[in-house]
Amino acid sequence: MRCDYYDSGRCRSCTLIETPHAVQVADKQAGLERLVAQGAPGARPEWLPPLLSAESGFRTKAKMVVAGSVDAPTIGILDPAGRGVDLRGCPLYPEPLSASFPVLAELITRARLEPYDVPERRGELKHVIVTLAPSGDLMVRFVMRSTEAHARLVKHLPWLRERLPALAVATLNVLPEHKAVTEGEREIVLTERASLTMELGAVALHLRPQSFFQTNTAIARDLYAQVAGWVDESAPATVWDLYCGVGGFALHCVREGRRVTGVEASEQAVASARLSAAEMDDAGVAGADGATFVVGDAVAWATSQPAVADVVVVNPPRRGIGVELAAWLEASGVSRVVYSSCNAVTLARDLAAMPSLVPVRGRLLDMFPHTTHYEAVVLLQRR
Ligand SMILES: C[S@@+](CC[C@H](N)C(=O)[O-])C[C@H]1O[C@@H](n2cnc3c(N)ncnc32)[C@H](O)[C@@H]1O
Repeated sequence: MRCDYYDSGRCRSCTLIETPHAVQVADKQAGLERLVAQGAPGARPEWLPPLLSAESGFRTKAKMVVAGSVDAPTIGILDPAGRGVDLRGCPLYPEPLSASFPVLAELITRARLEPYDVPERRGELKHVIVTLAPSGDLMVRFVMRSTEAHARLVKHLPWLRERLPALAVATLNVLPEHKAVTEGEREIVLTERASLTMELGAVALHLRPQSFFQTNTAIARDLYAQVAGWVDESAPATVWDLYCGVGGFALHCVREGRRVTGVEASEQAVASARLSAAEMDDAGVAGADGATFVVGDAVAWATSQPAVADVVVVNPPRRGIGVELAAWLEASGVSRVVYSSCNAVTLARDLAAMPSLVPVRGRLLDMFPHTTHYEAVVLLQRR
C-alpha cells in the first residue's frame, strides 16, 4: 500500500508498508507457526487460512497526539524532537474517523484548547482518542492536563454535535502527569450517553471510555465467531472467558443451558458486559441468562475455583497468562482451552508451561496490517 506520510518520511509507524500485504501475512504465519512449534514441540496443529483484514480503513480506534498551536493544531504523532506531525489523512482510518479530524481541529481553535507542548511541558490538550462503532456512532475523548477547559468544552459541545452528528459520547480525560501514556484515570463524561454501542451481529457490546476494545472491529467480529465455533464443537456446559474485557468472547458463547463466566480486572468493563447480557436476555437470546461476569484478577480467581470449566477461553494482555495460571490450567484437568493472543512470543512461552494441552488448530487474524503485530488464536486439547 502507498502512503504519502510514509514515503515523505513524516511517519514510519507502518514498518511493513512497503512489503506486499500477502507477503506480510505469509511472513507472520510462518513466524507464528515457528513460535507455536517452539512452545509445543511435536504438536501438528491444523492451520486454518489467515483471516485477512482490509489493507486500509480498518483501524476503528484512533489515538492521535495533538500538538502545534491553538490556531494551527496538528493531529497525529510527535517527531523525535517532540514537535507535532499532522496525520489527519492517515489511510489506516475509515472515512468517518478521518472526517472527524478536521472538525476536531476546528473545535480546538474555537474552544481555545491549547495543545500540550511536550518539550516545554506547557499547554493542556495532549490527545484526542476517537472510536467508531459499526453503526457509525463516534466516541471522542479529549485527554487534557487538567480540567481548565472543561467549561469551554461543554459550551462548544452543541457546535461539535452539529458538525459531527454521529457523536454519541464525548469525554474529558484528565492526565496531569508528564509521562508517555495515552490517558489518565479520571474521566468526565460530557454527553448523556457514557458508552458506545458496538453492534456485532447478535451481540451488542457496550464500550465505555476506558475499556479495552480490539482496534480492528471487522477482524474482532471474525475472531469472536471463530472462537464461539470452536467452543460449540464440544457442547460444553460451562465456559470461562478469562480477561473478558466488555465480554466479546463470553457473550458470543452463550447457549441454552450453558453457564458462561467472564472474569476481568476492569470494573467498568464488567458493568458493560453485564448490561449486554441483560439486554440479550431481554431480547430473548437463549442462554443469555447463563452469563455472569466477575470483577477480579483472572489468575487469582481461576486458581481459587474448586473445579475448572469444560472449556476455558483466555485472551490476556501482551504479557500472556503467565506461569501461575498456565501451571494451574495444566494441572486442572480442563479438556479444551482456546487461547487468543496478540503476542505469539508469550503465547509460545505459555504453551511450553502447559505440555498436556496440545495445539490442535490455529488461525492467524490479520488485526494490525503493515506492522509486525497480529492476533493468533489456538485451540488446545488435552492429550
Ligand atoms: C487483550 S484484552 C482482551 C479483552 C477482551 N477479551 C476483548 O476481546 O475485548 C485484555 C483484557 O485483560 C484485562 N486484564 C488485564 N490484567 C488482568 C488481570 N490480571 N485479570 C483480569 N483481567 C485483566 C484488561 O483490562 C483487558 O480488558
